[in-house]
Amino acid sequence: MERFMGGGMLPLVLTSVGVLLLYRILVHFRKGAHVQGAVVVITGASSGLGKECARVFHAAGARLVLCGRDASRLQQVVQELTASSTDTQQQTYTPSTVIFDLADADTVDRAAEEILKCYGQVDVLINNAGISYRGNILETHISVQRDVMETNYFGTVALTQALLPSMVRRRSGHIVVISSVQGKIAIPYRSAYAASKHATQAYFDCLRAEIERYQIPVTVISPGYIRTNLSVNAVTGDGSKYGVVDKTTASGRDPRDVAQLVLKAVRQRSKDVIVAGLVPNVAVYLRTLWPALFFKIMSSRARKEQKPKDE
Ligand SMILES: NC(=O)C1=CN([C@@H]2O[C@H](COP(=O)(O)OP(=O)(O)OC[C@H]3O[C@@H](n4cnc5c(N)ncnc54)[C@H](OP(=O)(O)O)[C@@H]3O)[C@@H](O)[C@H]2O)C=CC1
Ligand SMILES: CCCCCCCCCCCCCCCC(=O)OCC(=O)COP(=O)(O)O
Repeated sequence: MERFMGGGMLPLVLTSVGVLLLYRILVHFRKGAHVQGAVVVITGASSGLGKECARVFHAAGARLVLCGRDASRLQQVVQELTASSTDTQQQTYTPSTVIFDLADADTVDRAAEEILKCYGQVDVLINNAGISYRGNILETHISVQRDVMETNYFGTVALTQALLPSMVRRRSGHIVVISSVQGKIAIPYRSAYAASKHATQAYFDCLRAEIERYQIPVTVISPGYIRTNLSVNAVTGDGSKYGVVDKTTASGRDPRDVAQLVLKAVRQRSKDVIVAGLVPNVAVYLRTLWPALFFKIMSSRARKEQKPKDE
């Protein structure tokens, strides 16, 4: 045993650590994709993470197509970006905008055509737009479950599929989706949202495997809480707006930092990135490695969160 540990194991362990380190160094210095001049489409660019992605990609010299439902809010973002252009050395471009509702299936194909007309191609599609939900399944109307799915899942899938053929023809492009830690684990009172993000994760994992042969990478980014309007804009079980800034959201990450990580993931053509702290990361592993314990913790959370409403 001693001979085995001393003579055989140590060189093996050292070699493995060395290979791993070398791999990490190579990945770190791998030539990143160019963003300067690239046509980058961002959905949900009127606020929160989408708006910060717009800032970061604009400053990096991307030719942006910003999407959202509210023309005036998007125009405001365009104005802010153009005003900031003087601060940068990089050549920057005035962003274009395309207005459409992801939940309206009839308009998504038309929007994709409009997007393609802006520059004749799409180099990076960042599927960021999304809506969250707060509610108890027993009191949630089935139409709410469908509505959240329409925006977060079917809208995103429809836009991706409408833009994909032009990427495949060029054997070039990059598809990014902003999912959530809740695409990997499901927490109580988020059924519609977590289900839509799990579906998103599955769809884009399939897509990655299917389009790798066309040199089109797929990046799924799964953030933890970010300081945005997500909770304010969340929908409740009866379809009304939740309208509250949750503590978890208020103490979340700065969207500017998350946007920088999105840029890094695009440059490195990363496949799957979790942007969250230790606890959500451990929770993701626990769900796979020790599901019984994970389910116990979730049940206890559900009981605690429900208590004040029941009393
Ligand atoms: N904030 C967080 O804690 C986290 C957020 N995320 C994800 O990040 C993404 C961005 O959300 P965030 O910035 O936080 O939230 P915000 O509510 O600030 O932004 C959401 C964006 O999505 C757009 N949007 C919503 N519904 C639709 C629709 N039907 N059609 C078109 N656009 C729509 C909104 O545009 P408008 O209303 O102007 O049309 C808005 O620009 C989402 O996918 C979210 O799930 C992931 C993990 C954590
Ligand atoms: C170190 C010991 C760890 C033990 C792990 C126990 C499991 C603890 C559960 C942790 C749950 C984390 C949930 C994270 C949820 C999240 O970050 O969601 C991101 C969002 O999409 C936010 O959307 P929301 O609408 O819910 O605000």
